[in-house]
Amino acid sequence: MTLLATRGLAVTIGGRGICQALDLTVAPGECWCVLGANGAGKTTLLHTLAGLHAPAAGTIEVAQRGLALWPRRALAQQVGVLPQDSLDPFPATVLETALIGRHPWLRAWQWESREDERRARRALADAGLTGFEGRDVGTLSGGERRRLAFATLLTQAPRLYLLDEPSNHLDLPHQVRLLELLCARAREQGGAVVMTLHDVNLADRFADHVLLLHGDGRHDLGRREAVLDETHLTRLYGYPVRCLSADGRRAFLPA
Ligand SMILES: Nc1ncnc2c1ncn2[C@@H]1O[C@H](COP(=O)(O)OP(=O)(O)OP(=O)(O)O)[C@@H](O)[C@H]1O
Repeated sequence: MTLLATRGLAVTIGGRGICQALDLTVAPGECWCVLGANGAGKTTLLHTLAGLHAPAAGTIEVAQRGLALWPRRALAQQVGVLPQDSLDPFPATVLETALIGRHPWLRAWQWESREDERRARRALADAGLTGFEGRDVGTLSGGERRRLAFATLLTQAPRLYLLDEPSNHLDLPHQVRLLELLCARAREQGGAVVMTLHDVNLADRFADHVLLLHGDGRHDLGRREAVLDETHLTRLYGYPVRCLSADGRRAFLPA
């Protein structure tokens, strides 16, 4: 069983190829990190996997069914996206915003149930937002808004989590806690995570598989131990990267 599979995937944007012949297979329980320099195409690829950007060639399957064949509501039960930034065009409370995560699970015109509200309140608590339920989203700090986006995704409870720069706006403890929570939740539910990251050390901590996008259509992918090293990272960023070890852990630093 695979949650996500691409075959011969090619992605272009603005006439530029950012990925070619990508064969990606994401199985339940896996956590994939996508790394690359600014503009390499990480967000564009994530949007393509979510069905928000059309591929130039190749196929994408979610749970062994062609992406385009999924009805939108059913697809939103399978796939949840944490965008790089959240827009709040309308006034809403924190609880109302978290409850948006239940929409894929409701029928047309159906109101959220007590169970839906319980799920949303629990997700808010998991994101450290207990006590914020009645606040207008427009009054939240950048990090609080990011935690609310995590809570909305946890309320949605999809099988495949596609996260674009999830550590944006978060302080160090919240980066670790929220990614631990989300990866654990995905694993418990037979799900998987694919996330773009700039922080190589977060990738080293959470990923079991890594996809490196070189920005010119080339890529490397594989298990973390095989792909996340000084040689690959120096080539990826065009800048020397060194690996230091201490207390049985390693850290990647720019030289
Ligand atoms: N609508 C568009 N038209 C033309 N080019 C675009 C468009 N959207 C994005 N691009 C370009 O496509 C490239 C890939 O953008 P993308 O946002 O996917 O990169 P990224 O790897 O996520 O970058 P970053 O690390 O800076 O967030 C960039 O060079 C960007 O300028």
